[in-house]
Amino acid sequence: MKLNDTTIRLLKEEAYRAQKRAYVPYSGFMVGAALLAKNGTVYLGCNIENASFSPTNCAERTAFFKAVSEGVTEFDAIAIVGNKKGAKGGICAPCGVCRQVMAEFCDPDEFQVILAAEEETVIYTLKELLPLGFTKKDLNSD
Ligand SMILES: O=c1ccn([C@H]2C[C@H](O)[C@@H](CO)O2)c(=O)[nH]1
Ligand SMILES: [Zn+2]
Repeated sequence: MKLNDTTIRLLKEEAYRAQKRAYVPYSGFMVGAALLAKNGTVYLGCNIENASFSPTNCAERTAFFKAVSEGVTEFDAIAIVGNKKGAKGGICAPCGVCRQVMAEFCDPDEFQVILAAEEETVIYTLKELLPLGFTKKDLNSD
């Protein structure tokens, strides 16, 4: 799915809005995500850290789990921004766990991952970020 410039700009702005809510007392690394569902709804996510570290949830998965828990499971794109508190920083690519969650719900050739920073925006398909992903198709093959 080819995104138009207005949609890309809107998703980037929404990701920055979500980033402000990041709960990051341990790393200080603030991530925001804006997930565009096929029905047009945008789900925001931020990273949420924990004193016990491992329960930490990334911004991308927060957005996905919000959507899925509301019954929405079809998506076109996600915009992601991330940087250390008060710093400028460059693009922030999703971690492996989040790529795997994307692969559960999104078409690898169609789903667009927008990596945005103040002075840079690059877009990848999910397949480019997770080639040869393991998905439900593998479980179903005989
Ligand atoms: O794509 C990413 C990469 C990292 N984080 C979070 C997890 C943790 O709170 C902090 C540092 O790893 O950034 C995300 O939310 N998304
Ligand atoms: Zn992640």
